[in-house]
Amino acid sequence: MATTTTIPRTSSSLPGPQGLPLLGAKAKMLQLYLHPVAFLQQLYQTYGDTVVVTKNDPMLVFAFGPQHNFRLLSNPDLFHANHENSSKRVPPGTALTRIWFNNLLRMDGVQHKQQRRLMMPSFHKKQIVHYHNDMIDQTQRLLDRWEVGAEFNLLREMQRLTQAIVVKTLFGLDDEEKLQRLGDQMAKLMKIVGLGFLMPVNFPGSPYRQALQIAQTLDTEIRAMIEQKRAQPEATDVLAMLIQTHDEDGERLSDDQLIGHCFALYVAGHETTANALTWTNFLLEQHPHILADLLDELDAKLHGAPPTIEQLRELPMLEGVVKEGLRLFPPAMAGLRVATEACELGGVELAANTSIMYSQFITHRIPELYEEPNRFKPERWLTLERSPYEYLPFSAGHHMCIASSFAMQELKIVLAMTLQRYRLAVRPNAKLDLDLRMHAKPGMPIRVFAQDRQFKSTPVRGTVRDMFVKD
Ligand code: HEM
Repeated sequence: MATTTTIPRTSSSLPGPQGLPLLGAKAKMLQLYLHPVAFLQQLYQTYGDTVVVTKNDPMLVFAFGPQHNFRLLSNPDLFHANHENSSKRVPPGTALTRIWFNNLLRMDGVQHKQQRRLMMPSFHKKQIVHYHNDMIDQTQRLLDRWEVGAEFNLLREMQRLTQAIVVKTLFGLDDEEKLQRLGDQMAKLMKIVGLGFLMPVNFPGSPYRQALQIAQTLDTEIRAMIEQKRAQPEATDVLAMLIQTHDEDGERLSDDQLIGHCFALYVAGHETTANALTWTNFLLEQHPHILADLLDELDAKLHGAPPTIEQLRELPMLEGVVKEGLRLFPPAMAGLRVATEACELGGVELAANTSIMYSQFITHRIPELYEEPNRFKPERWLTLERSPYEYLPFSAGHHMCIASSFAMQELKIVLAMTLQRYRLAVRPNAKLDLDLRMHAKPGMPIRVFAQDRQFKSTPVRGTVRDMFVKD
């Protein structure tokens, strides 16, 4: 691992691709967008653990490795998760603003702390037991739809499933049609909102107008559900829990806050999980002996049935497979923090408002932390222990994923049920790349077989080949 010096460095000796013409920095950011893995690796290998990508207004720095992760993620007053003016471009008072900015990911400081404390009970280990049956039911529905011999994009199927799970556990809806409609509306809003914020012009057909309309519909629907749930004290879904929760002073979440949090849970909760399921299934397909061992464990314990809550704790191989999948293909490959005042990091002087990127992907492949870092070795987790700053698929510190236990439960249930019933084979010679959001590009083409244990790994092409070493 690269080392840091304790003498603050001035701009003439900054470690990074400085000295390029102005466009050079922008070109670098484009590279991050187009070839995220190669770009992060090249920065780390060339410049070490502190890399200055742009040095002027605003400064952008990449900070790699557990020491930097610790400093960035355990000092929430010095390093915020958001730029102060990130919501200023959007006109206030619309349903879109209420839905988009009322959530933990957009908050810092006292407000974040207070809201997070109110949300924590809904994701406590004791509470997520209530979501277990929903996860099983939705998975069963999906697996019943699959036909042996069919070919499809596994990423798309996993997105459908995780969307259904998150909407069902959030709102507890029995009306399947409404569940699907709500999920689709949220997905559509996600798709166009970026363009809408880029050009907030309200004319017929513009992305901004569409985003306003969808946000208004969602606002109305969720507000109506909040009213209904207030009359159902026995409900155990996430929204019902969030409505009931209050702190020691009797402070509760307002309706606007409830709506914002629901939408953020949807956004944060399904793409990440879908990517993790897609890549873990892929890694298992590429490592037949590991898949065989995992199936032995599942068969011995579950005999073809979905896992109970107790059984989920007694499947060490499944736990190792999930953790190792999240290590090699972390659904959030990098995260951002912003310095609230001038400070020093890794020997570099940072100006106030500097953006700093840390990376789960790079940390998870440091050889001093992980022997043979590019190998898929689930068994390492039988004995290996790592600190929250050395293994951080869910990030660490104040903004750490509030639903990490929920996600782990979901990943294990879906994998256990899928693998016992089906064998998934990747299309031979498929070209697989991945983007900054860790999506399999252009998708994960697979063929479904009944689980016949005829495991063999399929040759694939694309940049994914550089992501791991096969035996
Ligand atoms: C494999 C699945 C998941 C991964 C890898 C993941 C990863 C993360 C990461 C890295 C963060 C921190 C972001 C930051 O520091 O800026 C985060 C935050 C968050 N995640 Fe997850 N997540 C997953 C699943 C979920 C699910 C299923 C939900 C909800 C049902 C969820 C809800 C949230 C929320 C609300 C936050 C914001 C926490 C805060 O800012 O205090 N996540 N997640």
